[in-house]
Amino acid sequence: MHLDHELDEKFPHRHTYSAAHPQRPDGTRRALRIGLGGPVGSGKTATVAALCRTLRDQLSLAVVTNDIYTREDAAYLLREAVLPPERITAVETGACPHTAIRDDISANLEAVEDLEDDLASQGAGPLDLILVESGGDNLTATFSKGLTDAQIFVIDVAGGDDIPRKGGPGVSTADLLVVNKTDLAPYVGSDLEGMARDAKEQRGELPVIFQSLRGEPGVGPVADWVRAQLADWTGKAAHAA
Ligand SMILES: Nc1nc2c(ncn2[C@@H]2O[C@H](COP(=O)(O)OP(=O)(O)OP(=O)(O)O)[C@@H](O)[C@H]2O)c(=O)[nH]1
Repeated sequence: MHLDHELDEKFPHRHTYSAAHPQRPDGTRRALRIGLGGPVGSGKTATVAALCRTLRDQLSLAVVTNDIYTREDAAYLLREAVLPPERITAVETGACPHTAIRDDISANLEAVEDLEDDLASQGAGPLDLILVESGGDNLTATFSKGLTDAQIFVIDVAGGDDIPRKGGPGVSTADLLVVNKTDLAPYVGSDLEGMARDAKEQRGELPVIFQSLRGEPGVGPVADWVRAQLADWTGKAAHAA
């Protein structure tokens, strides 16, 4: 989560209410935008789906997915009916996934703003939360602060228990690091305690959550983190009013 003064530095003025301010031009609060990034297959879509199922009865939320050449992730979320179809949008990046979330974020900004405007014009009221899922990428992929307010980096225990040690901007600077698929640790011989130690070394006080979507604790702790971000955001928007 970024501080008030940091909002002023956010890219860009091209879009009327990008991430520059917590309010829309009409004075209503815009949705909190949380990005989910991480290596291919680490469980980003599964985490987004689980978050939607957990939060959809309490919050008004929507999802933007990014795929390189397809709309597979959005198609999965639609098939699983985690949200009504009008709340799910796909961006086809057509290039390295990190380009669309970090360097040229215009397609994603448009998708986010269109979702907010369309849902508002359909009388669905203001959105609380938009989850932006990046395409699977390497350890350097991070979201532009002009696109998202906070970011979650999802890695998994099967991808190698040395990933937290290797660091990189996703692991070391994301607002939340999720180490997913802990249920697989015994099968792939991952050392969870070592991963926790390495993550702490890289991240200092930034939070890390170990997660398994195949059993306990499920997405609950990540959902709690998202709720806390939203509470913080809502307070900030009220302050700016
Ligand atoms: N065992 C286990 N499998 C999981 C868990 N979370 C996700 N998976 C599985 O891991 C595979 C990849 O998950 P996805 O959510 O598609 O991963 P992704 O990061 O969105 O993948 P890309 O979009 O291709 O980068 C799927 O088969 C999921 O069912 C988990 O906690 N435990």
